[in-house]
This record gives sequence, structure tokens and C-alpha cells, in this order.
Amino acid sequence: MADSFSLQNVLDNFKSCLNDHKEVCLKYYISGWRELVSFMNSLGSVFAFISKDAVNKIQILENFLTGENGTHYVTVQSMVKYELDNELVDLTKRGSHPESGCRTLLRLHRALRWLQLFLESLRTSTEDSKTSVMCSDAYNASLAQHHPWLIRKATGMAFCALPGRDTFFEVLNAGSHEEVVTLLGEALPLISEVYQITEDVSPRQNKAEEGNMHVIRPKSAKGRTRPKVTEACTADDELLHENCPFPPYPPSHPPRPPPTPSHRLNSPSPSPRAFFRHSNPSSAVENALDISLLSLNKYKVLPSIEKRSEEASSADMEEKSSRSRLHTRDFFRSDQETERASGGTVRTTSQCQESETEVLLALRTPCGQRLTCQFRPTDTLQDVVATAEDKSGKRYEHVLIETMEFPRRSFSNLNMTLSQCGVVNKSVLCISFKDAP
Ligand SMILES: CCCCCCCC/C=C\CCCCCCCC(=O)N[C@@H](COP(=O)(O)O)[C@H](O)/C=C/CCCCCCCCCCCCC
Repeated sequence: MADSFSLQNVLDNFKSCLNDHKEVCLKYYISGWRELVSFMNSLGSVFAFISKDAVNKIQILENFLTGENGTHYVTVQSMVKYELDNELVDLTKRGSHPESGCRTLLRLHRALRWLQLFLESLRTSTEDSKTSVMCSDAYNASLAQHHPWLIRKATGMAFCALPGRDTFFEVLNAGSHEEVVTLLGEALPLISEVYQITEDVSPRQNKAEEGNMHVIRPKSAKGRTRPKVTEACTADDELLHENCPFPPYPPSHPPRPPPTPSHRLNSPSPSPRAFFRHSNPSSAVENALDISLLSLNKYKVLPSIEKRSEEASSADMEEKSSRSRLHTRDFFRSDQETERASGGTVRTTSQCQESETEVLLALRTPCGQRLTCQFRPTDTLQDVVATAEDKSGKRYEHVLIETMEFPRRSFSNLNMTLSQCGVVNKSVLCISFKDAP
């Protein structure tokens, strides 16, 4: 209900979410989502399909929490342990546990990333910012890669029905614009912390496996898994290969400082750790299969990666690909890893960490020029445009940036950082004029 929504309640719930051991309490996590859904409902029936899905997921978790095994569902950590120990998690809806707590929470966890990005855009927005653009940029950088074409289209249309920024602030019902911004500034670190701790939930013993590789095969526009391609070479591939290995051009402008600590919080809890790294569970089986098909990957495997690949024994890979039971590390992988993988290259977790310090990008300018430049994850899309301008000696105004991997994502808010947009090392970005056909 519109009247009952309170941004303060959202904040309070996410504050209460973390217990003394920095574990995420499901009860408050659920309540936080309930508040958010009640807000979304007040925006109109165009959001009903989203609301229905969210309510359904919230209900599944609530049923577990209040059910006979409820004691195991008090925290995300205890739930993960319980469900994995008891093999209660399945990858697909057709499995014997199609609606496990883990699977359900993962969906909401991804949505929390969307919320985090959207609220941050909203907090730093200016009078002429559009809620629909902020919402869709955040969506493209998070949930979109997990949704099939139809959902992405429907969601995109729903975003167009969002009220303008001023009305949106009013509907939030939390005082003046300044007060809303202040409240968002308080809520965001809490949401980020809950997100990060959930993301980090995974048994420590998985550390030993971090040298293994991930490949996620993005879904086609029709939501089907794409065939494994060896022969096809698109313009994007061409651009990728043409620039591989990328020469390390430094940026022509000073890099931005590293991300604020509040957005990069580490869980102090000893264990479990790194569990809810975003992933597409339905792709996890594909991942396992992909491991044994690495040699067919259409993208060139980078030298350092090849080295690590050799280190991982083929026997281990065999075992992985034949494993039918869900494994935490296969199941919950961060969006960043997913995004790296959907860029077509195979990377190890430790390489993912290394690449956080540098992002080598191939850029295609509006006039078709191809450039390679080095950035930091904290650089903004505007920095990317500025670098392209410097290098090409041309001015690019009123542009947007598109990713070239599938699903293509388009960002018109150039204040977003590469990391927020999920743009990772060795991606290809296309700069286009907004009014281009
Ligand atoms: C301070 C408050 C301001 C912001 C308020 C935002 C309120 C948002 C409230 C709820 C968000 C909805 C969360 C949706 C969870 C989606 C989970 C999901 O990915 N489900 C898909 C997969 O499920 P399975 O089939 O595998 O079980 C499902 O296919 C998705 C269906 C619907 C599309 C969901 C799109 C979500 C877009 C983000 C929400 C935008 C709301 C805009 C309101 C400002």
C-alpha cells in the first residue's frame, strides 16, 4: 500500500538484517523486500508482473522460515549450510527441489544489486535525470543478464511508466528532496553491506578450488542457450581478436580514486564465505558442461589463463562436469565473474581479483575508429568517452555506451562507473550517438 510505505522502514529492516556475527537475518531481509514491493505496487499495475514474482519469492522464503525446519532458515548462512548439507538445492525448476531457499534468495540477491545501483543513481541524480534511464541502466548492469528477452522487454516497458524524478521523490514520502537524499545515503551502505555479505557466503574450503574456470553461456534473444560456436566470427569478435593481446595504453586522464569502503565491505564472519556470488543457476549445468568444452570456446584464451588452465587437472574438470549435485561455487558466482564469462573469456577467480585494478577496453568510436585503452573499474563511462575523444581528437557529445557481448546492454548515464556497469577487463565498448539510427 502506498500509504504504508516508508523509506525509513526499508532502512530499519536492512539495518536489523545483520546480527552480531554479521550474518544476514532472513526475517528482516524478507521484511525489507516486502516494504519495497509495497512501494512498487503504489507505482501502478504496469509493475504487477514484477511485484507478483517478487511476492512469490518472498513467500517461498517466508514459508521456509516459518516451516518445520525454520530454525535452519534464521540466517542466510544457516540456510545455505542446511540446504547444501542436505542436498536440498536444485539447479532447475524441473529438479526435485525447484524452489529451494538458496535458489530463491539468489533471485532476490540479484535484485538487491539492481536496487543498490538504482538508489545510488537516484541519490546522485540531478534535476534533469530520468528515473526510467537510471532504472534501466541499473537493470542492464545487474538483472538483465539473467533474464530472457521477453522479460527484458517487458521490464524495459515498465520502466518507461515510472514517474519523473521529482514525483518519484515525493512518492517516496520521506520529506524534502534533500532529506530523501540523506536517507538514501544512510540506506545505501547498509544495503551494500547486506549485499556484500550475502555475496560472500561460501565455505572457506572452496578456496582450494578457486583456480578452476568458469564459463557462462549467455542466453539467446529467445531465452535459449546459445549453441557453442567455433566458426562464427562476428564484428565484435573481430574487434576483440584484432586487439588481442591488448597493448597497455595508459588512460590520458587521471584515474578516479578507488571505491568507497562502504561499497566494498568485507564480511568479518569467519565462515561461511562467498556463497551468494551472483550467478545464473540455470546456467550452472551449462557451466559444468562448458568446462569440458573449453577447447571449443570461440574466444581466444589469454596466455596467463592458459597457464592456469593447464594447472587445473583435467581429471578435476571431468569430475566437475559430471557432477549432478549443486556445488556452491558453481551455483553462486558473482555477476562480475558472470560478466567476465559472458565476455567470452575464461577467467579464474584470482584473475578476477587481479583485474580489479585494471580494465583494458577495446573502444569503437561513433566514427568507427577502434582504440584500446586502459582504465580502472572506478572510472566512469564519461572517462571512457573523454579518453576516446583525446585519442581520436574528436568530440563526442550526446552519446551512449553499449556493451558488445550478449545480451547487449546500453548505458546512457555516463556517470556510472565501469564496475557499476559490470564492464570488465578486455570488454569491447561501442560509443554511439544517442540519435543514431
Ligand atoms: C527506496 C525505494 C525505491 C525503489 C523501490 C524499488 C522497489 C522494487 C521492489 C521490488 C523489486 C522487484 C524484485 C524482482 C525480483 C526479480 C527476481 C527475478 O529475477 N525473477 C526472474 C527469474 O525468476 P525464476 O523464473 O527463475 O524463478 C523472473 O523471471 C522475473 C520476472 C519479473 C521481472 C523482474 C524485473 C525486475 C526489475 C527490477 C524492478 C524494477 C521496479 C521498478 C520500481 C522503481
